[in-house]
Amino acid sequence: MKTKSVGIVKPLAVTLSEEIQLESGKSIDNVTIAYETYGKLNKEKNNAILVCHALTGDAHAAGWHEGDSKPGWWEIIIGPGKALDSEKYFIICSNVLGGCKGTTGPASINPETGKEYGIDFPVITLKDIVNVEKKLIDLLGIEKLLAVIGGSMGGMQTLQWTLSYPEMVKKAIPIATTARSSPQQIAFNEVGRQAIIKDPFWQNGEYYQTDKAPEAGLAVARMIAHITYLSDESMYLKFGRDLQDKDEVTYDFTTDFQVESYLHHQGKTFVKRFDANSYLYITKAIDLFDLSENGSLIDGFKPIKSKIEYINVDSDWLYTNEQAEEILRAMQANGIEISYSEIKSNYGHDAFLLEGGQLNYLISRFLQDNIVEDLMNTEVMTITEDAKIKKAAKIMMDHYVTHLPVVTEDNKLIGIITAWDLSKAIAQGGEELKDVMTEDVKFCKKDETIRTIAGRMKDDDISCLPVIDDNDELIGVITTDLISHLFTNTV
Ligand SMILES: CC(=O)SCCNC(=O)CCNC(=O)[C@H](O)C(C)(C)COP(=O)(O)OP(=O)(O)OC[C@H]1O[C@@H](n2cnc3c(N)ncnc32)[C@H](O)[C@@H]1OP(=O)(O)O
Ligand SMILES: N[C@@H](CCO)C(=O)O
Repeated sequence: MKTKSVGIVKPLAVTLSEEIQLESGKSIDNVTIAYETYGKLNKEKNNAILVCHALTGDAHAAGWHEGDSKPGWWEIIIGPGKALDSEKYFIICSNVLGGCKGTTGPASINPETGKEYGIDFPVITLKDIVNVEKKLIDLLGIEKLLAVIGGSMGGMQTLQWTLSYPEMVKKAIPIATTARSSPQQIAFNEVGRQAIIKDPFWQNGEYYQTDKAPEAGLAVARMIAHITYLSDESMYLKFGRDLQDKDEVTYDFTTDFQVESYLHHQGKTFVKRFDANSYLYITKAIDLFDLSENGSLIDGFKPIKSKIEYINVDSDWLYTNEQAEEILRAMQANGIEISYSEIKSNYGHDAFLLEGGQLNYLISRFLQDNIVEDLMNTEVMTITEDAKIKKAAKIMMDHYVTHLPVVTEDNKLIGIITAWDLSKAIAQGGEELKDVMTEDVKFCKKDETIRTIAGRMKDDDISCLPVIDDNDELIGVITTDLISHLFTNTV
């Protein structure tokens, strides 16, 4: 299928009528949320996907604003025919609390003073950011999100969603992220903050009414951060040790190397689009991010109910493979259904903004991954263990089934009988069902993915799995026939 863009999109905004209570104990009133949506919310309201942006992103994730020269920041995966297919899903992206792209932040007017908040803006956390996003989702009339997805700080919000609102998130896709900021990550952010704070134009955050802003400090903050978003290899490939606009070094402090010029460019363009105070607040929120419970991620992850596709980038040295593995282990220890994929890229951390092919493949595979409940047959013929083999054979013939789950009077699964068991029994002259039924019956749960159970069925060489609920009661069956229909219908 040819992929397209969502086209021209309109920025939207809503102002909350209620005060937001923050993790710090403070509160904030009159919060405006800037957001965009792509696609349509369906009648059942079960196709909504929330996209969470990274540190310096915004609500404009896809499509074009009138007069734009560049599309939204995740155009590579959002749009008709892409992983976040706007013809199937209703996609929402909002600017974070504390941001500077339409949602209330330090540059907004403090209703109490009539002046910009500056550093009177309260310190916020990722939990606060997610609570504000939840208000938007409520206002849109959505009770359950099909998925939450995001890279970097967007991945932190994604993980926070699965903990703050476990019942509301069916699937979660955290990418190139962490469950708690490491000392090294905090250290890089602190260098950036100090560059801003030490800029004489910062003036304790009160620069909005002056004609100067701490641009030099913010540019240095971006330069140091940007280094962490790339890999050493990508820097070699982009610049090597090539000189910028000169044939030989000049033994002074003008720009010698291309990489220096590139970083200056990144710093210079960044200050045109970002507010220094927002940078302080959002990096602080990232530093405070820690989903562990008394240091244990296993304890911290206990409330999670979502299915997770965790995507890591092999060359990301900011959010490392070790952190990803720690998350994976802690989720597995909690029995959370998690699949783990690694993007192969030399881009480094920012690969989550660039590797369209791999992202589209991994995300669409996960979103389309049906669960047993989507496919199982709930009108199941069953038999009790005191029945005779003849009765089982008659049920199988009349209803064209080859497997009969054996249940107790109160519908608890205790075995299974197959057409093969019956032929054996008849050949051996047996009459009692309990003599031939399989008691060590394999089963599955309704929220397991088809991918997982198909693997188990192949390994165990079985073609029918009874589906049971948490009380061991039979609620359906899933068969290889039903699964193969899935593939013939989607190809
Ligand atoms: C996540 C979100 O939510 S949105 C926020 C994400 N967006 C950003 O972070 C924007 C800034 N970041 C970037 O540009 C990131 O590197 C990416 C990942 C988005 C883009 O990566 P790439 O496509 O590989 O671009 P690259 O890093 O090579 O930068 C290209 C820019 O550097 C400039 N450049 C390249 N070499 C040099 C040089 N020697 N001297 C000066 N400038 C240079 C290019 O002219 C280009 O400028 P432009 O962006 O103003 O057009
Ligand atoms: N380059 C992205 C990723 C940061 O993690 C940004 O600036 O938001």
